Amino acid sequence: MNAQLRPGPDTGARLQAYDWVRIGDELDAHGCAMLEALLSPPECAKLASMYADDGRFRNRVLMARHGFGRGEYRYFDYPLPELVAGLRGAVYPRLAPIANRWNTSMGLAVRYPAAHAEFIERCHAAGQRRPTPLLLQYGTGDYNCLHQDLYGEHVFPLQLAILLSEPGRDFSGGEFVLTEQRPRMQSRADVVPLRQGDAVLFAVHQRPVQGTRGSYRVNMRHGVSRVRNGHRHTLGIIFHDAT
Ligand SMILES: O=C(O)CCC(=O)C(=O)O
Ligand SMILES: [Fe+2]
Repeated sequence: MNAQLRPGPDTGARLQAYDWVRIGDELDAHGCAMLEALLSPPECAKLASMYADDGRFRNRVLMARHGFGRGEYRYFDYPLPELVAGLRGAVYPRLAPIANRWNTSMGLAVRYPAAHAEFIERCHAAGQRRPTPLLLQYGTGDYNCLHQDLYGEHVFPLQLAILLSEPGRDFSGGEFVLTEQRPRMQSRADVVPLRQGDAVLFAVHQRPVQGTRGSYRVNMRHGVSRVRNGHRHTLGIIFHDAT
């Protein structure tokens, strides 16, 4: 396996502690599922402190310049930090069967291989070679507009975000928001009550919903409400690479 993608020592074991049947059911029902306490407070602090380490990133995006909101983020460069690479490689195989099931329901022909390294080879062969795991940093007044993290033809339909700061202590406001747009219906919002170290798995773009006459596709977006006070950091793990 590519050294950049090798799972870290304990990421696989850590994921075993979660009930993946429940997670699959929640993803099917709501398009999102929480993994509480995926990272410890020291791991969160260490990841958040990496934000200032220029050598680890391939770029820096000031969200206001692009109309994405207010705040900033940086995409990691390869090789990813061990914990980030470990999570990306270990979470993916849990999600690939769900992604395949979703595509079957939505009538989409794409199927995802069992191992992340194989999916990344597909991305790289199509010119999507730039890593997409990112750190986001928000201060007072910052927010992240509703969006979808699509970076090319190849899209893995689920992604992971981990809150690295503690609400109530480090910041207030700044809720993780998901919206769902069903055909011919008004949009619905969901707020995920993350604490420091909690992760949320969610649909990147579309997900199937079972209706009375078969399943239909709904369009999902995610974002962050305005940070009322303080500082908030997030780690985002997207499974496809970017052009
Ligand atoms: O800061 C957040 O919670 C949202 C992060 C995000 O947009 C992402 O991980 O793709
Ligand atoms: Fe995002």
